[in-house]
Amino acid sequence: RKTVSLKREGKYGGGKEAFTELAKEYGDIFSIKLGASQCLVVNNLELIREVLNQNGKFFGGRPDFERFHKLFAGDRNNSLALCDWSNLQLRRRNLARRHCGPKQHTDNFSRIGSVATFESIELVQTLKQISRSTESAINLKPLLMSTAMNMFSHYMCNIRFDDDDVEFRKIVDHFDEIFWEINQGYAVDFLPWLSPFYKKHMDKLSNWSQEIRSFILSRIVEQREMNLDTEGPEKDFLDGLLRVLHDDPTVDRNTIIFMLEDFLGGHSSVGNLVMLCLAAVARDAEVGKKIRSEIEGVTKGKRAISLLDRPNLPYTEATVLEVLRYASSPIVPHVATENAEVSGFGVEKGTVVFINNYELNTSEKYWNEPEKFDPSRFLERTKVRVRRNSQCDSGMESDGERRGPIDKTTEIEKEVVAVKKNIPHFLPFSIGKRTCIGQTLVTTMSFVMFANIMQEFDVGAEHLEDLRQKPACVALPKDTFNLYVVPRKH
Ligand code: HEM
Repeated sequence: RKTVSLKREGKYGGGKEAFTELAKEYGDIFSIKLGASQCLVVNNLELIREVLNQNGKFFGGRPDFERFHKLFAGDRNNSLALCDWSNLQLRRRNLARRHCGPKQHTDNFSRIGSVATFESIELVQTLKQISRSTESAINLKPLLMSTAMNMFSHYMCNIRFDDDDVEFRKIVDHFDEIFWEINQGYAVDFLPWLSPFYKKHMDKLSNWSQEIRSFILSRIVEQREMNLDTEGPEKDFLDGLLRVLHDDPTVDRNTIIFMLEDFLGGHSSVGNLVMLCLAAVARDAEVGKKIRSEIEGVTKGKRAISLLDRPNLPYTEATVLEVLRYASSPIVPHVATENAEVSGFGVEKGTVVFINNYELNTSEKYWNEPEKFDPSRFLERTKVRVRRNSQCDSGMESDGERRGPIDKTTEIEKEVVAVKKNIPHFLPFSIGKRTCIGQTLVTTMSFVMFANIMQEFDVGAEHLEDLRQKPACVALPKDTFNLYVVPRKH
């Protein structure tokens, strides 16, 4: 296995881009030393699966990202994504999965859909109002971010906030700034001796997170705690969390508050993802045309789009997946908790193992023309059996009376276009014991928001070059490009 020196390569401090470049150069698996950490970078499907399948036993740890400690009151176990594997983590994941990763056809899944449509309708109305007062391109991102936050708080805590609530907007901005930060993958994350140079910056992050926490406590949690109903079915995720706190004296209140904060914070990924989808449409008019004609065929422009429409809008769903493909991270970090092996190579306990999803998603080994933005790569034609009701004339009955038409149900085979399920090399949310718990929320809510905007507006931009998607990053800076959002006539 090759050992690569970032210093020699001149790639120190280059963040995530360094990993994507190195993978192209050094192939399937190589080692690097980052500060005191020995790291292994894994860039090939078989090896990635080998690591993730051993997640439970050997690779369930996370590196110690000092830079983020302050955000979690100094205790990394308070973070769901950055903590090591433990029984507490297993319990937290199970509780979160029930609410935030529900299976299709459950009540929680359909509630995600109805909340997402409700909030999308609110957004469409706001955008229509704005477009009546200006013909210029608008700063759309903050509106998407507050819509996403309302989707999350409405679904998880049965509470939503007005757009003119200044405190709410400030918190949504803070979340967005932090989301941008954690997506950068700075050298300081592995080289703590660089921290003094980042002090001002870290203090800013810490202040933002304290303001977020006091908002969540005062505007969401405390009211519910006063009226907590411990009987009957759980109303929502917040109910589930507070009941654990009520019933189990070993659970710390901070654990619960940080968990809620982590999950509410997930809204930033949805807002950013939808913004990237709209940028893709503004870049490529053909993509927009296909989405609109698909939507028009389903709703005829007469109603809002719901989650139930998703199977009939495969190209629209595929556009979200195509954006995700290009946005996947090259540095999903795991840590070997025991001495282990990958592909016969020894991996010492404590080694950081980076799963390079970006390489997986952009390699010619797995995709045709990977550089091209082409949602149709996620589509396939499949045959389905459908029941068809047809009326047919019963003709003359034996008693000589004519009874008129009767209903007959027949089954026919029909060819439909659908989104490909389970592409083995497409793992944007990873697999295994530490797989993303928010994937259902992301894929459902971003689809509903994106589709409803597309149904109601033409989207464009003045400077197309501003819209180029930065590789391997789902985050956009808080202040980013403006877009034209022009109401469509149905
Ligand atoms: C574009 C959106 C998102 C993408 C691409 C994404 C992707 C990922 C990936 C690749 C991992 C690491 C899995 C591993 O270590 O093998 C992860 C972990 C995680 N994600 Fe997401 N995620 C997204 C949004 C969300 C949202 C909205 C939430 C919550 C509401 C969420 C919650 C989590 C949590 C809690 C973990 C840590 C799980 C653990 O370590 O046990 N994610 N995500």
